[in-house]
Amino acid sequence: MNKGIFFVAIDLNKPMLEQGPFDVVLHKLPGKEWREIIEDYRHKHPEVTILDPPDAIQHLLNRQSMLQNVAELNLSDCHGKVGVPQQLVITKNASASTIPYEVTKAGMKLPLVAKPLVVDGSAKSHELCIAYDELSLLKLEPPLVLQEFVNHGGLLFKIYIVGETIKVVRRFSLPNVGKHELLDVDGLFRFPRVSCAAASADEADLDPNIAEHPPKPLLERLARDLRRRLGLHLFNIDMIREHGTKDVFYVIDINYFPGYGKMPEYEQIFIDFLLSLVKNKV
Ligand SMILES: Nc1ncnc2c1ncn2[C@@H]1O[C@H](COP(=O)(O)OP(=O)(O)OP(=O)(O)O)[C@@H](O)[C@H]1O
Ligand SMILES: O=P(O)(O)O[C@H]1[C@H](OP(=O)(O)O)[C@@H](OP(=O)(O)O)[C@@H](O)[C@@H](O)[C@@H]1OP(=O)(O)O
Ligand SMILES: [Mg+2]
Ligand SMILES: [Mg+2]
Repeated sequence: MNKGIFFVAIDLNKPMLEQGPFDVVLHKLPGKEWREIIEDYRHKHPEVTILDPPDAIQHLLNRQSMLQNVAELNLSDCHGKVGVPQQLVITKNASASTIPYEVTKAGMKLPLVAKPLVVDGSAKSHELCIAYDELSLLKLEPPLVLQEFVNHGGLLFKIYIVGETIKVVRRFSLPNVGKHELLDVDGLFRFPRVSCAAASADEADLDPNIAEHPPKPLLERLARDLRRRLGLHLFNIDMIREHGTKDVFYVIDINYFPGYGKMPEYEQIFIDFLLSLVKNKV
């Protein structure tokens, strides 16, 4: 059914101010130049809803700042606990030879997941690896975030947020690492981009202790608080349940404007969201 929404592609070869009029601007281009164009437009057209403000998006493009808000949340009395794995930032100018010392000093336990510090939309910023032993830490290339690996039974919850709507999907993830693997495996294990490689686990016959969805009230609070703190409407959260627990969760990644095509009912949800933005303005 025609809902009266027209999608118009912004022409990057023409000044933004000569285009439109728009009710809502959706965007996901990286880079300073685009940020300045959007900020300028926002300034001159305060009546237009910009999804989302560039400085708020910027917060998610660094793996250190992206999880800061989660670490500061207080979700007590909320049917569970949500935290962030212990993590350490290795800055650009640090030498890899100092990483084992830094890791020991921070009291972090192996294995560690090494993630490029900046997420800039490139394939490289999604090239992650697991370091099983101290020697392998010497092969890492800063700038990085090192995160403790949390066993989660090989299953991940992707929590899609579109305004006030929450949709959870399950994906296969990395298997648990036990004492045996730690003794037997050494070196660095580079793994492929999970969002492209991992199959949906929604239809699979899974152990309910692992696959049961996180409690709804917990997700609602988490989504609401993060939406407010981050100042964003469109993002998803990768959340895992600590293996062997019922209600201890960790947020390991937050992505701005992810591929919503993989979210069930995305068309209806997105249309309703866009209409609600315009309705709230009148
Ligand atoms: N701390 C952790 N403990 C256990 N597994 C982890 C941890 N961090 C990441 N993983 C695994 O690695 C995968 C990729 O990590 P992450 O989501 O941080 O990378 P990404 O490149 O930002 O992914 P996306 O494509 O979702 O943006 C996760 O989906 C999960 O399977
Ligand atoms: O296209 P996909 O469906 O894989 O979407 C992925 C999206 O890629 P895009 O570049 O195509 O938007 C990624 O963006 P960049 O970090 O690379 O900017 C990131 O947000 C992933 O988390 C998304 O995967 P999802 O979390 O939804 O599984
Ligand atoms: Mg992820
Ligand atoms: Mg990500």
